[in-house]
Amino acid sequence: MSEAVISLSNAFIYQKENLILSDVNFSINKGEFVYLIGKTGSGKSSLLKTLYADLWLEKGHGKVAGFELENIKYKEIPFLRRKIGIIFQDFQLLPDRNVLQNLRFFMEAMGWDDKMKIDDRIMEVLELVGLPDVLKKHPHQLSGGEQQRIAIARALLNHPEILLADEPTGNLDPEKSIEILKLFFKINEVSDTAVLMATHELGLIERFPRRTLYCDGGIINDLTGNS
Ligand SMILES: Nc1ncnc2c1ncn2[C@@H]1O[C@H](COP(=O)(O)OP(=O)(O)OP(=O)(O)O)[C@@H](O)[C@H]1O
Repeated sequence: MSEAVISLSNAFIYQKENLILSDVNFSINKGEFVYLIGKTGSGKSSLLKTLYADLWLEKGHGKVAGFELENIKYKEIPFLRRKIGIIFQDFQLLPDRNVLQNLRFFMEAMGWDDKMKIDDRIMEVLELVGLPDVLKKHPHQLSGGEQQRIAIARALLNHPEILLADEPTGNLDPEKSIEILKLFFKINEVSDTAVLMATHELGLIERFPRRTLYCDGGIINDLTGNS
């Protein structure tokens, strides 16, 4: 039986008092890959923020990695985030630390305290993203595509059930965008991590079709008909 790692039912998503998305209903199963598309300002980021509890779910029901969004307590939010890897357009690496320090810092913040396990896991994720040799480099010494691979490696450190990616290829040229998308497909396959990826790049979706959610006019439609 398929197991939902994200489900929203009758959910209403607000930015302050402004209603952004109405009556949202969909679920995403363990190991699924799903695109989230829609014009600028249509609510893609607001939806993702709701899923990682950066926006409060004001109305309706939501469940992510076992946490009920409408009932989540403030002190539980870090535990929800440990089950989700979040990736942004602008990488968000710490500029004054090298790759190893960036990844160690993140793991320590997540509560890992065994130095050997930390470094073993760092090497595993760097292998997975194809960059095992950049430990000593600072972000500014890496290309945009490489920085995004490090950000993806960071998102994977804690063995997340779900990756949420908000325009992860938005700062990359078309060739690098395809490489990053293929990396998401690989992660999705090898680790059975569900991926929800917001993107503007319809060309990518045409070339690599997958289930697609479409934000438009304040609602979300599942273009593939699964919900
Ligand atoms: N912090 C905020 N406070 C108030 N309104 C906001 C805030 N962030 C976004 N909005 C509004 O919410 C709506 C949806 O924005 P959102 O960023 O979710 O769209 P998006 O589809 O992700 O857009 P883009 O593709 O440009 O990132 C927009 O009208 C935006 O102006």
